[in-house]
Amino acid sequence: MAVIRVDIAQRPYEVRVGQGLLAEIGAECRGLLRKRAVPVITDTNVHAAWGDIVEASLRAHGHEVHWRILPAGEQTKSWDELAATVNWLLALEVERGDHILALGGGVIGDLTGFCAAVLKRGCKFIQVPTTLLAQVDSSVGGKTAINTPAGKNLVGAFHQPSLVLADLAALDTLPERERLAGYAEVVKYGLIDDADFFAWCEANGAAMLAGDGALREYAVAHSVAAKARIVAEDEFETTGKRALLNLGHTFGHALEAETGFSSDLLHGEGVALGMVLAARYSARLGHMSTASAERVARHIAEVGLRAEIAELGLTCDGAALVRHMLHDKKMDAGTLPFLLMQGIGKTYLDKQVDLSDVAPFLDSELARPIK
Ligand SMILES: NC(=O)c1ccc[n+]([C@@H]2O[C@H](COP(=O)([O-])OP(=O)(O)OC[C@H]3O[C@@H](n4cnc5c(N)ncnc54)[C@H](O)[C@@H]3O)[C@@H](O)[C@H]2O)c1
Ligand SMILES: O=C(O)C(=O)C[C@@H](O)[C@H](O)[C@H](O)COP(=O)(O)O
Ligand SMILES: [Zn+2]
Repeated sequence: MAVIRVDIAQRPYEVRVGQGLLAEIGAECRGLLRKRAVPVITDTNVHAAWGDIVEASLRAHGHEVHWRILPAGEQTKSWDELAATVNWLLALEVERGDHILALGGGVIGDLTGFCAAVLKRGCKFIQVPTTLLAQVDSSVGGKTAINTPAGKNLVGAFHQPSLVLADLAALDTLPERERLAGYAEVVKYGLIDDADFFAWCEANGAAMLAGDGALREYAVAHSVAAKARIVAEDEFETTGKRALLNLGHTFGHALEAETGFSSDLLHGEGVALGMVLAARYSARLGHMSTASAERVARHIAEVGLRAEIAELGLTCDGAALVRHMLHDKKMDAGTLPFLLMQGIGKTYLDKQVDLSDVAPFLDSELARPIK
């Protein structure tokens, strides 16, 4: 098992990455669960695949489980589910010192974390991520949120978990499309500041996705360590350091909004496309070579992710995508700082981007022939 510490000032915590943690969840949570009854929030798919195993382990350690099983999918990160889930937790008389378990992907983690942040002005929670995306990214760092009709993650809070338990065995039941979507956030760490890791992804990404256990553990632990380092430096995204984790997200969130947060485009798929766009836009501005930008696109495509926005079949133009971007949380006094690249592993926050130049760039990408 790999153990990575997230060294934030107030309350450092561990991310444990290993095989079989779900079957041992009762033991892994020892000392944190104060009451016999434990609220576990999950979704229908995760409950079907892992509910019995989790419940058996918690029971073996003297706990009964109160399940809240939500619909699977992005639509669950909503005001309605937030309100209903908070009311459910209140009815269970959850106290500030109690832990809620978030068993699932980023949707369950983001929603549960936000419930924990607002319940009685903050109670505790444990992230038990079951998707690749949640293991390498969303379960770590304390960003919690719901979506609103105006856009992605627009209502939320920074609220750190007490513990993260990432069971690599959970990835065995994850559909291939979801594994691929999560892989986009793995590649992101290479592109941000670790060219060697990007090269590792090129060499090993396909085998890791196909199920090689040692490669999986390396990819997850390396990604978590990268995220933990950045979060420890800039927990609340105030210095610009944490914003690096948003590489590909300004484009990606706009594409998610344009596709109605539907299953037509998963978050990770949007990030993959967004990183290709960020690379190509960096090349267009002359900050990065076209060869390097196309190296990014090639790797995204060769693992099986879409690398061309033309593949989405959108009917909108670039200006419509830019309008979504105006809701980006990085907006500052009317300007939108952009994550751009000076090369692979050299991402930086550019405050000089002229949004009126982004729309025609996107128009040309929307019209780019699909190979
Ligand atoms: N808080 C953060 O820092 C952060 C970071 C990245 C992404 N996110 C958010 O995370 C969300 C995406 O998360 P996601 O990709 O995990 O999606 P998700 O939570 O929707 O899970 C993907 C799908 O896989 C199913 N599933 C999950 N685990 C499974 C398993 N082990 N076996 C079988 N099926 C399983 C789910 O039911 C769902 O259908 C987005 O809302 C995104 O905004 C947040
Ligand atoms: O942890 C972060 O910081 C991230 O930006 C990670 C992203 O992968 C994640 O999708 C995050 O939720 C996006 O943040 P947002 O602030 O743009 O909503
Ligand atoms: Zn993301």
